[in-house]
Amino acid sequence: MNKFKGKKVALVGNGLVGSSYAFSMINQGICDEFVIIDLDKKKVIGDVMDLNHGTLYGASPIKVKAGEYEDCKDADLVVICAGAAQKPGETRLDLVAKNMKIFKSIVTKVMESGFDGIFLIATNPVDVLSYATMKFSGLPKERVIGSGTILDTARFRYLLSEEFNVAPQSVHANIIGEHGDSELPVWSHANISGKPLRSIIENDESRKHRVEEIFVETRDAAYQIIESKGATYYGVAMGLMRITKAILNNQDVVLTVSAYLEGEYGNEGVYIGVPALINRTGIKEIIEMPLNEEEKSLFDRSVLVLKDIQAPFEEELANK
Ligand SMILES: NC(=O)C1=CN([C@@H]2O[C@H](COP(=O)(O)OP(=O)(O)OC[C@H]3O[C@@H](n4cnc5c(N)ncnc54)[C@H](O)[C@@H]3O)[C@@H](O)[C@H]2O)C=CC1
Ligand SMILES: CC(=O)C(=O)O
Repeated sequence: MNKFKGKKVALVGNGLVGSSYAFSMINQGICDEFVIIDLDKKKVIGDVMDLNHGTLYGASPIKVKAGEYEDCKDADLVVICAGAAQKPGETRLDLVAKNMKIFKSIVTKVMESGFDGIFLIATNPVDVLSYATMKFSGLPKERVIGSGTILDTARFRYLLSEEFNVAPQSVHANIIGEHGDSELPVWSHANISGKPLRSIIENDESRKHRVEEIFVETRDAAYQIIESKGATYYGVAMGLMRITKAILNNQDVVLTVSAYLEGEYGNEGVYIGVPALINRTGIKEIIEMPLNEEEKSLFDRSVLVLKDIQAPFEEELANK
């Protein structure tokens, strides 16, 4: 895995999400080399010039290059943001057939380069496409990570921080499950500056109502942003950058990402948003939070939603 060179990241998909991620990467100087691959080579050339011009003012030197799939060979991380995005009114799950085809072609080409690093997936539906990437690549589950509910968790913590007047860093609360309509908040573990959220709102009906609204606003934020400006990209780009930092800097940090769950969910499991310890090996450990009965049942429902969506593709994925 690229032991003798600096840290190298290859981005496949230089649209709104991919190029926002590229911008946040050069700002933070997390890798030494950043390669961009996209069907639209003309835009890649323009972005590579523009980004390189900004590197002088980034956190540390970083070389940005236009690339081809061969460049993935010695990459530590390949980040995929390629594919169709939701149009107003579409759900993430509506994108599955189109993006599954695109992924088969992209992941196959990345693997043909000799790539032996970690995949990070953002394209929607991100949980199903992370599962497909594990199958198409044949890499161990620890080395395929989906952005999962990292963005939803950030949205949730931001909205709670506004309600309780504390920094989002002092709000500890997770959204888990599908990155999509069946996701859920883990109220039973949520705490605001060290105090359990449940005890804060216990005798306060209006606050109780407000935190429920906050979850709905979190879950539906993407629809609202898409309605307003056509796409969402800065938030997820920051989430992807955070996961990248955790991997490349071997941080052993817990983030809510899409990770592979098997076991009680049958022979074929699902990728789904859960807290996981991330370091240079990828997903080092999935953190099992004891859920209450209601949360467990909502989580199980979310697993079933994802299993239903991936079911028509199981045969193709098994025989790949
Ligand atoms: N996981 C998350 O939290 C989020 C995920 N997304 C998802 O990210 C994906 C990308 O969204 P946007 O950047 O807004 O879309 P976009 O349309 O701006 O960019 C997509 C890019 O993929 C490229 N592309 C398409 N097929 C390709 C192929 N076979 N090989 C290489 N490049 C290819 C296109 O040329 C384009 O540059 C969507 O699926 C969207 O739903 C968006 C926001 C948040
Ligand atoms: C588009 C999308 O998945 C999001 O912003 O959450």
